[in-house]
Amino acid sequence: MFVKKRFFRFTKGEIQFSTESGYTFDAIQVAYETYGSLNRKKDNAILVLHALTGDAHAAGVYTSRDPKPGWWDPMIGPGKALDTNKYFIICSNVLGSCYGTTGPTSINPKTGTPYGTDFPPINIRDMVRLQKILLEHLGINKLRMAIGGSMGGMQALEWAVTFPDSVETVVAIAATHELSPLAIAFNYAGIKAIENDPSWRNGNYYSIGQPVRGLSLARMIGTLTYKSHELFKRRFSRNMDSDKGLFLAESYLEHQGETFVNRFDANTYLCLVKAMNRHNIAEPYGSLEKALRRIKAKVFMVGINTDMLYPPDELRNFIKRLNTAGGYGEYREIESYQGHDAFLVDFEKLSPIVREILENTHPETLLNESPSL
Ligand SMILES: CC(=O)SCCNC(=O)CCNC(=O)[C@H](O)C(C)(C)COP(=O)(O)OP(=O)(O)OC[C@H]1O[C@@H](n2cnc3c(N)ncnc32)[C@H](O)[C@@H]1OP(=O)(O)O
Ligand SMILES: N[C@@H](CCO)C(=O)O
Repeated sequence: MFVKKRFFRFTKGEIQFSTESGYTFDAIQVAYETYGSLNRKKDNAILVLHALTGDAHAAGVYTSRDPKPGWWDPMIGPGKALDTNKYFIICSNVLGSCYGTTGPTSINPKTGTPYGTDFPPINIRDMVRLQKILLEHLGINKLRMAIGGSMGGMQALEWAVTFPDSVETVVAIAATHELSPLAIAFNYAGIKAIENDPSWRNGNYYSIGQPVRGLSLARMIGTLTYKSHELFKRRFSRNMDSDKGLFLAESYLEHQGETFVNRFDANTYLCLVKAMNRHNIAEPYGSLEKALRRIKAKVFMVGINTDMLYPPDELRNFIKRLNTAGGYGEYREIESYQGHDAFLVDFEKLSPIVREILENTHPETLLNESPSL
């Protein structure tokens, strides 16, 4: 499946977009991709939401010379769990990212230089409100489904609360409505790794190169939380990389750090992990119960038994509270030794769950509808 990178741009004069922290952007760009076709009623759209360091390239390949498939390619396409013969799938890069949507690496029209640490504090709701503007631009008023893992799952849940009339089904995988204290603490260790690197220079590093040691260490810390005890044991045992004089477990971490600094930006990392840390779906409503009572969508949470960032009990507990508040919640679980990242690798286990949820919530076939786009 060949796909195209797309951009939606608007200025303050056309659409005013302000963060909850009170910053109004002069101009915004959103990078996104779409797969499949929107039907005439414009009611077959599914929004796929990416995790912390993901991008809008969720499926397909750009060209035969650039054959890197999207990060959820095994999930999205003709006949796959998110079937592009039936559904119109949209994935947009989040606000604050460095993969095409306005973020700390973008040029601030006010200064002509990258926003850097002048980029305003954002939260998950800001990301979701920007996605809503994109969907309106595409002519979509209601989503069949919002689905994502980790930070993507947090966005999916936020869709149900912020725009209760605009989404029918929400699937949050390896995610909950707020980060646990331990996850906040892990993120904080990464934040400090970056901020304590002398090359960070309070975020003003764009002309001299980014704080690679700090960012690399932050990714190493993050990687430990995305994997599991069992995965490290199976993959590396206590074996050594004799050339490097390192345990395989150590050289793996080094590799994760090295490759990350070539594809990600330190201020962006800080912006996004802080957005995750401060996220709280209850905040605008005063209590979690009040937030839950807004939800009209059917909510499915998919836990991963080895996930140390979003332990299954937390997901089960959320579903219980949603049902007690009068909502519709169901819990599913994946057994995987992969840890939190299972939603990015264990497609054989995730696909049947997503298929089953779609078949049960939207049993009608859309195959006979002729697409309008
Ligand atoms: C623009 C983007 O790409 S972002 C969009 C997609 N990515 C995401 O959404 C998240 C970012 N990626 C990830 O988190 C992970 O790569 C995942 C979850 C997708 C895949 O996880 P896994 O299959 O477990 O692979 P993981 O990345 O952990 O490890 C494999 C890498 O480690 C390397 N490696 C494995 N063992 C060792 C070792 N002992 N020493 C050194 N390197 C090692 C492999 O060679 C491989 O390298 P490569 O990625 O450069 O090819
Ligand atoms: N490993 C994924 C998931 C983090 O939650 C990422 O880097 O985005």
